Order: sequence, then C-alpha cells, then structure tokens
Amino acid sequence: MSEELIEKSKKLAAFAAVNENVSKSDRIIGVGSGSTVVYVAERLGQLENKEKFIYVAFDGADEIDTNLNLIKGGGAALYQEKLVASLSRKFVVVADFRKQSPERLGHFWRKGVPIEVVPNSYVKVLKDLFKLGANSATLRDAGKAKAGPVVTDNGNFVIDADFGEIPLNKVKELDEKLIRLVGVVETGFFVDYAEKAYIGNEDGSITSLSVSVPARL
Ligand SMILES: O=C(CO)[C@H](O)[C@H](O)COP(=O)(O)O
Repeated sequence: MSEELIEKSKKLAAFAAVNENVSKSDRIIGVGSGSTVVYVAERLGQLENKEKFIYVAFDGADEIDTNLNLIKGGGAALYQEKLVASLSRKFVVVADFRKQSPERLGHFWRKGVPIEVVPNSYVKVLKDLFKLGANSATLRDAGKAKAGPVVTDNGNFVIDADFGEIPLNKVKELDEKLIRLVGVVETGFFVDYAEKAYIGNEDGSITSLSVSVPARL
C-alpha cells in the first residue's frame, strides 16, 4: 500500500467533509489532531470564516465501527480531542480506508483502546483493566523520543488496553466501566459523538456515513 495513495485518501475525505459541513456564516470550527485533519485545516484555510462558537468539529480516528463509535488516542491527544468533540454541535470524522472496520472496533486496530491515567494510579488501573477482561494492558512508552512513558499534554500517562473485537452494543457499556475506574481521566472510545464519517477509498471514491446522535449543546 503506497504512502501516496494513503495521503490521497486522507485528503479526499477531509476536503469532502469540510465542503459538506462548513457553511459561510460566522462559526468557530473545531479541529482535532493527527495526519488526516491536517487536510481539514488546509481546506478550512481556503474558506472565509469568522468565529463565534464551535458549530462543527473535525477529527481523525484510529478505527470506526459501523455505528460510528470510534477508537481515538493513537497520538495520545484523546482528552483534548474529546473536549473539542464535546463542545461541538456536530462532530465529523475524516479517515482513510484503513480505519473503517467491517463492523466492530478492535478489528483492525489491535493496539488496544488508549486510556489516559493519572501517573500515580497507573499500576492500580493496569490491574483493574485485567479484572475487567483486558487481554493485555500496557503503559505506553515514549520509544526513541525519550526514556520513559508517553506524557500527555495534561501531564498524564497513557495505557493501551486490548479487549479484542468489541460488539457494537457493548462499546458504551465498556466505556462506562472504564471511566468509573479511579485514576482514569478519559478513554479513547468516542461513543455517540460522530454523526458523520468521510472515508477516502483506495479507488479515489469517498464513502460518507451518517448516524443520529443525542444532542450535546
Ligand atoms: O486520535 C488521534 C490522536 O490522538 C488521531 O486523530 C488518530 O490517531 C488518527 O490520526 P491520523 O489521522 O494521523 O491517522
């Protein structure tokens, strides 16, 4: 799979998402993080918009299920991305074809759901996650960039917890159990946020998907 093809798919999805979801009236646009929303920013830069409130927010995803539940946080920015999503009236996902699961989360994204934790609680949370049925749960390491764990923008750590493939009707339930654990700040499950997804396909077409979600604002 060529990098060029993947980048083309990301750009296609991002441009289509902006073209169909941003109007010319005065509005603040929310943008998450990742390599796909870079193209959202590029397209937004071509439009003329003044800012009043977050009407629509755009973000990438690590995996998208058929209900538009998401796994996010591959780049450890899940808390701030969820903050933006929760402040938006409309949340739109942009992604290339590798992110669209045939059905369930955990199909392609095998690294586990990212969970932001308070640093002094991570050992406890790791144990809690195994009790909740995780196949694996590991503290994310910063890798070559620096010695030690990844530290988020909020000064916290990230645990990646693999629960296998998660049935569509179980994502919310699992998310609620995770968020109740003492030490957990936020999870990378985005349930009932995305109402639209734009997927750039390998053949240059775009798949757009819509679901209804409860109103946030
Ligand atoms: O959740 C994220 C960062 O925490 C990103 O949105 C997600 O990892 C997708 O990134 P990309 O568009 O680069 O594939």
